Amino acid sequence: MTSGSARMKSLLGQQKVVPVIKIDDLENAVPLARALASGGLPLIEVTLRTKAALDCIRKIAAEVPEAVVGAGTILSPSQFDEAVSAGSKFIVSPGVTVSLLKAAEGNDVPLLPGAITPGEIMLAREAGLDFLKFFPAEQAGGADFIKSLASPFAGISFCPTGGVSLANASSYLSLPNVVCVGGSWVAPDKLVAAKDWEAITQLARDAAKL
Ligand SMILES: O=C(O)C(=O)C[C@H](O)[C@H](O)COP(=O)(O)O
Repeated sequence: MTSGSARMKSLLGQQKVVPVIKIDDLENAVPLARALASGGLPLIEVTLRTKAALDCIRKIAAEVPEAVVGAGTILSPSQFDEAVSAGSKFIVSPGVTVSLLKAAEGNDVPLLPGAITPGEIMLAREAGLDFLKFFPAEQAGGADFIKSLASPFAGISFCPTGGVSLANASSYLSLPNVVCVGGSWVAPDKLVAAKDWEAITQLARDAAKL
């Protein structure tokens, strides 16, 4: 196992559900991270889908010591570098490219790239990665698809994300080649906009019990 994979294992191995969050408003970053951490989900992925995302990561890294903040929706090496500079502890990408694998090579901050097809999985595997995102999980074939990847790709563990919810998370988590799941259901846009941190902590508590 490479050092990057070992670091990813120690991060993902701690938590069955990784909240995938989108923050439009910088002032919501710290209370949202605190709400999730206090519900038992300290490891969070902030997607780079908003203008505020990098500042949100910076603020959470500086002000919420109990959280472990990573960056999601990383599409390019320059975004990888920006997210690392902002204080991300891990980097998530919806897919895998050669340039992203190069950016991650030798970096202390590990990459979780998305891979669905055998070819994509083999590309990531050749770069020494054992932990992969599987996105969009439900739409791409769900738990049955991931199950069928187990024998050709022994040693590869997935974090299915996309269409995962409290209702179907267990079907993924019961597979031996699934380490955790990712999902936005624990921090719905509506509750974030309403600053309903208690409701988000409750959703996190329910997810943390899985
Ligand atoms: O932005 C990224 O990097 C993505 O890969 C997409 C997210 O992981 C999904 O949008 C989360 O899926 P839902 O839980 O169905 O909302």
